[in-house]
Amino acid sequence: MILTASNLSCRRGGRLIFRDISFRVASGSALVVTGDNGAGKSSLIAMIAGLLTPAEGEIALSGDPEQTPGELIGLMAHRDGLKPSLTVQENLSWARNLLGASAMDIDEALLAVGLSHAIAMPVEHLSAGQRRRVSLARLLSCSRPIWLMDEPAGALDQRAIRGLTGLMQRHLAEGGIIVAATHQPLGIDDAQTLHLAPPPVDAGDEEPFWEDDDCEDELLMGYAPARAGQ
Ligand SMILES: Nc1ncnc2c1ncn2[C@@H]1O[C@H](COP(=O)(O)OP(=O)(O)OP(=O)(O)O)[C@@H](O)[C@H]1O
Repeated sequence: MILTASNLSCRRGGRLIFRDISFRVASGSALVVTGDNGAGKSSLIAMIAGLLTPAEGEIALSGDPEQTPGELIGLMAHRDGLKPSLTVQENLSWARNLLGASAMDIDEALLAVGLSHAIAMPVEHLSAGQRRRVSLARLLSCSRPIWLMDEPAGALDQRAIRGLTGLMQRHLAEGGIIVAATHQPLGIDDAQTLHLAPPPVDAGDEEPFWEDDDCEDELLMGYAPARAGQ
């Protein structure tokens, strides 16, 4: 299976976010997407998932013509889509029924993400990092060869990030494809990288405050503790 993007451009709210992006990711390999806030990483993930239409260019998936992209893609998005009032097990069972079950069952997936103890807890009682782990367990326990991951390490502690890396490597070793948008290194061996350049500044836009040379002084002045006698 090969995921190919050719000359993609993205427009949102009438603004050009990125343009002329091309890549090719084959089974067993990963693409790591980086870039500043607002560079378009989540937008690119949404485009590959079929949730956003490119302004220009196209995305193609070669492989089994019997399977649609919707049947092949597993999405770990910013919004996790977990049902807060359902337990971890109920959320994962629901996803497996909807998306198809992988060879890894729910117990194994929760063990892999270090969350076995939380299987019967409602998701609304979990911490942000624990919810992230449930999202990862959902990818593991559903049968989706293409993982699209938006900030997969967000809210995870260092040990959990190492675990995440191991699970991503295993998915690649089993012939999966991964596209991951991230602000922090994921440690994936031999991953291609794609850095999205900052969006062009439209005429009339103000420069970001941190590019103003006087800004540091102003911040220091604003936050410096008042001294006695001043
Ligand atoms: N629904 C929308 N309507 C208009 N503009 C949008 C919409 N969604 C996102 N944008 C804009 O598109 C740009 C890219 O957003 P996106 O979330 O893809 O960036 P990102 O690289 O993932 O950022 P971050 O690192 O902060 O997560 C931003 O300027 C954002 O304001």
